[in-house]
Amino acid sequence: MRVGVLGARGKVGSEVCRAVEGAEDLALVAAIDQGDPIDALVSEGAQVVVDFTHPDVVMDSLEFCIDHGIHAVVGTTGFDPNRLDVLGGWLGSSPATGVLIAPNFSIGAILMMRFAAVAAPFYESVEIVELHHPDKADAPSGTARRTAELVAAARREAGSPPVPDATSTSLEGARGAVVDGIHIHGLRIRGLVAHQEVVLGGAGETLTIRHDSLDRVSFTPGVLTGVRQIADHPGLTVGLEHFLDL
Ligand SMILES: NC(=O)C1=CN([C@@H]2O[C@H](COP(=O)(O)OP(=O)(O)OC[C@H]3O[C@@H](n4cnc5c(N)ncnc54)[C@H](OP(=O)(O)O)[C@@H]3O)[C@@H](O)[C@H]2O)C=CC1
Ligand SMILES: O=C(O)C1=N[C@H](C(=O)O)C[C@H](O)C1
Repeated sequence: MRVGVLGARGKVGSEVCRAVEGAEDLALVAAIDQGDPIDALVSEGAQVVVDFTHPDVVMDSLEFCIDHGIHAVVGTTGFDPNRLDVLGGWLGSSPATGVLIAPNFSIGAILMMRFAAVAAPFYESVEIVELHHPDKADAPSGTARRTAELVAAARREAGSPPVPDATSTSLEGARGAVVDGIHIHGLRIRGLVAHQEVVLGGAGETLTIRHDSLDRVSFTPGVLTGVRQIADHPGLTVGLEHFLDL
């Protein structure tokens, strides 16, 4: 499989390049970063592209890849329902092409999201705290947004009432951002990589589900799983869990 990487000199992209180069069944044919021509993906015959760039540029890159029938495995964040709709439209004109949008590629984070969704209907309260390095562009994190969506969906399905909150006066931001009725709080701390807690509470007890990515190598096995499977999953997939036996 011939692989191109966008964001190849970035914190995660550089780890992905190392992982692709270390895999016997994969060849790194284009390592592209800011200022490099994206056409190299075509001239070097990339079959799959991995994107770890920036929310501001990822849509243009994906339009190029889909137009050229190159499958994409995307870690870059910033995907709201509107962007996913646009991608779905582009993929409609290139039905054999696959795009995987994965808010988090680490297996621990995927399990954390699943565990949170399982637990959420059993508790009155649930809130999310995401903690990241201060160079991160987006808040809340893509993982936190996705966790909130999954938790909210699980509660809706179970007929759970809205989470309780008597706050009637507050400074703006004091209760965090709200996604699908779930509060998300973001910390940006030098020294951290990527961390999240889902805090649930009911009568006389709390449950905290925490995941820590201590090193960006935590993302690369999931990225390689995506690269190896994306050609068999045409269309749009959101979440690596759909490629795992979960
Ligand atoms: N899904 C997941 O599991 C994970 C997702 N992420 C997400 O991935 C993204 C990147 O994170 P991270 O590696 O920490 O960020 P970095 O800033 O370290 O890396 C991004 C790289 O992309 C480059 N870049 C910017 N624009 C382009 C472009 N048009 N074409 C090619 N390269 C470009 C940047 O160059 P320059 O610095 O010069 O702008 C930089 O080298 C973020 O959205 C982050 O949230 C991160 C970790 C895990
Ligand atoms: O920017 C990061 O670092 C990360 N971004 C992703 C996110 O926004 O969820 C994944 C992980 O949290 C690291």
